[in-house]
Amino acid sequence: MATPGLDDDSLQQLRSRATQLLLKENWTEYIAVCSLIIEAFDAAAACKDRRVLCSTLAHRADARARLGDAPGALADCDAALAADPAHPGALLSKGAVLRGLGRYSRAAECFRAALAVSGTDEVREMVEQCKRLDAQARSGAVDLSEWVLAGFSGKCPDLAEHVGAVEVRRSAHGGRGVFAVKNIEAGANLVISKAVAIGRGVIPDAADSGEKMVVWKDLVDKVLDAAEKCPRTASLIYTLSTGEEPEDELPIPDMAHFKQETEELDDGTAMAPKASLDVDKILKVLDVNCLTEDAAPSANLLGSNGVVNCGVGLWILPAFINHSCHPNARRTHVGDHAIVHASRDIKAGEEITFAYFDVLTPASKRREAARAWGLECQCDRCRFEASDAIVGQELTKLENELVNGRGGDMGALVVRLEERMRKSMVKERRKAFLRASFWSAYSALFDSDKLVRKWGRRVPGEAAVAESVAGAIGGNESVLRAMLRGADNGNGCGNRLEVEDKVVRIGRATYGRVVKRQAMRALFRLTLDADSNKSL
Ligand SMILES: C[S@@+](CC[C@H](N)C(=O)[O-])C[C@H]1O[C@@H](n2cnc3c(N)ncnc32)[C@H](O)[C@@H]1O
Repeated sequence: MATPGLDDDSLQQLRSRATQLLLKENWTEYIAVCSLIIEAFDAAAACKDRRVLCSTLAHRADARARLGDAPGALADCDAALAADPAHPGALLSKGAVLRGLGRYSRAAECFRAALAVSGTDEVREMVEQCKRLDAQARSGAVDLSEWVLAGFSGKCPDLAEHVGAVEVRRSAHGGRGVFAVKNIEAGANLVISKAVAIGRGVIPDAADSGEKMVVWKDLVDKVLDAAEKCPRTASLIYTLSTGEEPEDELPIPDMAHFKQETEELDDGTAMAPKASLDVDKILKVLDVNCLTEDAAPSANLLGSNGVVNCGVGLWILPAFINHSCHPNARRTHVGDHAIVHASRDIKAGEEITFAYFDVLTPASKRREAARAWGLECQCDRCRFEASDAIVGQELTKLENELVNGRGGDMGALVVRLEERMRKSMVKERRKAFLRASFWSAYSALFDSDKLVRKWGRRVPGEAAVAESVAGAIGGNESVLRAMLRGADNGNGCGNRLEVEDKVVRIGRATYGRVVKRQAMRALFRLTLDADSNKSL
């Protein structure tokens, strides 16, 4: 049938052209050609056969979604569904866009409606996948066991974003921070966040700053592109600090903005006319808020796609988490998602903190690292180490020996520290802080059979030291490795079952509750195999 406003031949030509562009994955031109077809249909308002119009709208929606234009894609799907509420292509496209936006229950509704029209196993699986992701988004429970046991091969497991029992409040650390709103056990997931964008590359160890700039530029381009296409993304980026605002004036964002399912789709943000971007502000936000994947156990580094060794990205809610040298949270990177978990038990009302840099180092080294981040850490541990009158002087001497006395007998140093702490009746919690600060000396002692034979009886066992340090800085690969080695040497702290239980608890505190016990053993093997000086 001839389409008013466009004769059959012209329509056929446009459709052939569209198919060619589709095969070439030239989405921008494909969208332009689809738009010509749609305009022609719009001009022919009386046309009864709307199938071509609906399919073209659904195809343009897919192309827009591929280019990251979710609002445009949804508008196309809605236009197609207004003309034919049971159009399978439009239902599938809308489901896919909603799934990409993390609106799993609404995506499942679309897939279910599509299944009713043309039921295939593939669509049934889409419904099931959305149900799984919806449950995961609500509970935060993730199971990566199969993937870990398969040696991280194949596609990363699907993950949904999740906001656990946390909220953004004003922080004593500076500006805003993220706080627990109920008691949380070590290992529990707090936040699962998909990156706005990640810049990745292969950077040789001795890379010059030019190579790093390429990765940075890649990230900047991707973030600007994402913000340009999605007003919601832009407005989330603008909630982050540029580092220039007075800290007490930084607004506290409404948590609903971070929760995909609770945020209204038609709140005006999605369809708002695109305001021009404040590029300067976004660049400053990136400077203050980016996280690197290699600062945490990362699927890339754990072996899944080992070609990439440098990833820097922007994850919105994790960017509100402040630093502490006595941190209670860590993150793991799986694909584009950052999973933030409790690395110690956390009490309701406590601030959630990460270590921005290695905190298994003495106070002076941490001060230097903090300065490089433009902050002065005032956490319990730093305040104790800066002020303690009893251990103070001796501590400075020991610290100088540790930092400057390369090659000295680290066993003797550990013995002096332990004896000093015993004489000064330093409480367990503070002993743990100091052991964390002198971790390299403890590691050197336990790494050497000779030093263990010489000093072993005058210091606590390796597993006991590891357990104590995990209490101060939470789970950590290096600490877990010491716990595993200590437990293996019978150098543990308790009977066999107690030690096993402690090992699993530190394992969960290190990697999060993302695997079952059997898969945890695979992570233990990786931890033990890893070079002791290198994070996983
Ligand atoms: C990624 S942001 C963290 C969120 C930030 N506090 C906010 O309100 O948006 C990093 C910035 O937070 C501040 N910050 C983080 N940890 C801190 C700490 N322990 N002490 C002082 N300032 C800290 C510093 O200004 C740092 O540049």
